[in-house]
Amino acid sequence: MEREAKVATGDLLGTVVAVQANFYQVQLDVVEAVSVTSLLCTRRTRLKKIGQQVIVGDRVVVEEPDWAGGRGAIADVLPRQSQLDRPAIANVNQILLVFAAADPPLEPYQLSHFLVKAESTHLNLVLCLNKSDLISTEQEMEIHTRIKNWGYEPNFISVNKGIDVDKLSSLLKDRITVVAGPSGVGKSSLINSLIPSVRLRVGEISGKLAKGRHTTRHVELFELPSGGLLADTPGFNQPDLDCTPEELAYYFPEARTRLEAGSCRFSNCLHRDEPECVVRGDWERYPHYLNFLEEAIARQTKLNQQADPESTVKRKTKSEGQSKYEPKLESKKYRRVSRKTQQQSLQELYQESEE
Ligand SMILES: Nc1nc2c(ncn2[C@@H]2O[C@H](COP(=O)(O)OP(=O)(O)OP(=O)(O)O)[C@@H](O)[C@H]2O)c(=O)[nH]1
Ligand SMILES: [Zn+2]
Repeated sequence: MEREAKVATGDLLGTVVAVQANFYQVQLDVVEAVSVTSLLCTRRTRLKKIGQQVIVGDRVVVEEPDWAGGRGAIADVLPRQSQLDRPAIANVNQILLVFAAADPPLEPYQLSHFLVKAESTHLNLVLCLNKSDLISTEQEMEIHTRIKNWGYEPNFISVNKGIDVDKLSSLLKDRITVVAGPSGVGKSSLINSLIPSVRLRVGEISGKLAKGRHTTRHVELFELPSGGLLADTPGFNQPDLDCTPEELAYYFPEARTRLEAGSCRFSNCLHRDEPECVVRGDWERYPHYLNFLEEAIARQTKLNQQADPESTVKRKTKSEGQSKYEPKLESKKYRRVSRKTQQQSLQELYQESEE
């Protein structure tokens, strides 16, 4: 259902920064009379009737502002530039992936997992390695070279020592950024340092960001002092890959450049043991690719079986007892995942995350 929101000059525009029950906190673009910067809004009945959802990050038209009471009503939602699910956030521009250079030690496989997940959103990616104070210059150079070879530019910072946090901050200006990364790397410390008014509790697993910290549903956008919004989303912190086997290679810059420079003999090449494959090779993360591929294939097989229980997708048991997927036998069926099944599994995920 495509709808064009009509924006007239003089309309009051803002961005939804938090949603709670049926209320929407809207940060206004322009500071209005009596220096009101945000309004607590309801959603117009008309929007409910047409099933127009309002999510965090949405650009909205606000009507009937009650400046004294700090209230208003959302009359319309502007078309979204992007949308992330679990948690739902509209108009995100980029993902800020935070890892620690040490303590916890940098785990390449875990980093790969997050990178692939981030790539699958097709958003811009900013990679930040915190706690640079804990490693030597040589170690930093080593990690830098290694990650550059993966196709990424790491930004080394130290929140505690205040090293290069400003540099990072300039990459976030005037954009909506989602922060992701494993536990203990200093995400809360970083957000606190970028936005002193937030004051997240550091080094504590529970109790952060009210109770919402552990429910993937809760998400709030924090305003950066120099412009831009930052979302801290727990939902992104245990990334479960959900891409198809065919997509996966495109989420590795190393494979992507190989596929841009040449092409594999088979158009449906999964870059394992197929002849004349341009992707297979001695790049560092190729084993990660193979592991994620197995996961993606297993997931796809499961989805296909749910879609069609009669499915005769064959699994061959290799001598070592590992089961190996055989795409050649059922290549058509293998691709055919019905929309309905995809929807169902999404629904299930939503329900799980809301329990
Ligand atoms: N040495 C050093 N320690 C840091 C730095 N930044 C944060 N830390 C410490 O790392 C620990 C974890 O920091 P948090 O900010 O709670 O990490 P987090 O990523 O929010 O962790 P979760 O809430 O579990 O997701 C705390 O003890 C911080 O003081 C840094 O630049 N250098
Ligand atoms: Zn190939």
